[in-house]
Amino acid sequence: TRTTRPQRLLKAVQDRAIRGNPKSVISVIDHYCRNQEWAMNVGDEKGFILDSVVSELNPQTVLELGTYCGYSAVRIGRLLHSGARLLTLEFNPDYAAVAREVISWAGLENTVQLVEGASGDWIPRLREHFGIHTFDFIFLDHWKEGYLADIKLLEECRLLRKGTVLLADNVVCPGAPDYLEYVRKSPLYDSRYFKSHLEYTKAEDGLEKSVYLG
Ligand SMILES: Cc1ccc(Cc2cc(O)c(O)c(C(=O)NC/C=C/[C@H]3O[C@@H](n4cnc5c(N)ncnc54)[C@H](O)[C@@H]3O)c2)cc1
Ligand SMILES: [Mg+2]
Repeated sequence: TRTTRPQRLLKAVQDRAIRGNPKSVISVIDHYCRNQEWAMNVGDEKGFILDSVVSELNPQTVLELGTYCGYSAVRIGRLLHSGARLLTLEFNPDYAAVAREVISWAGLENTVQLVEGASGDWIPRLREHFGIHTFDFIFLDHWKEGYLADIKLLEECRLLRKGTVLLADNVVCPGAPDYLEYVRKSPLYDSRYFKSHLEYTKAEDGLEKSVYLG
């Protein structure tokens, strides 16, 4: 049977990237998706904005919603200092299997932990299961209609603290209008839009950075 898009992306990583070198895993995926087969990774242009937010914050505890092939988990994980941890949630077992391989090929298996399952099921259990108190940084890149429910769930579960930064991909394309309205109107957040482009294309897209004021 035919391979899947994520499996073909993984093969490109295994064939072309240097093992243990996150930078080469990232550049191989970007080159492959730009020149051979598009995939919904945050990509190099929005990835540069993601890098600057993470580097400035230097977070110890990070949550990612929607691992897909692990591109942004590698992008974030490579910037974390020793002792810092990224938990990434992915409910599609096929994508999770590919992402584990990509994360391992980048040599980040001790920094990035992939948890298989739905954000709605796992968010209420992160404290008791992983001993997480609050998150410093959260990257939202899963189904866009799930962004709003999950930020509210994170509030309810008290997993945000004064200064927690949430960064949401695709707030223009495909778009997350209800999420945008919420973070921009709520007095709980200081929100700002970073204009960019949909990965590997000329279409407009952007990231919304929201700081929880607690
Ligand atoms: C019309 C149109 C189509 C596509 C695009 C292009 C485009 C560009 C982009 O950067 C995009 O991020 C997307 C996009 O749709 N992303 C959805 C990404 C989901 C991943 O997350 C997983 N997941 C989804 N819900 C959950 C959940 N609750 N708990 C755990 N994992 C979840 C899935 O299993 C996938 O691994 C699309 C632009 C416009
Ligand atoms: Mg995205």
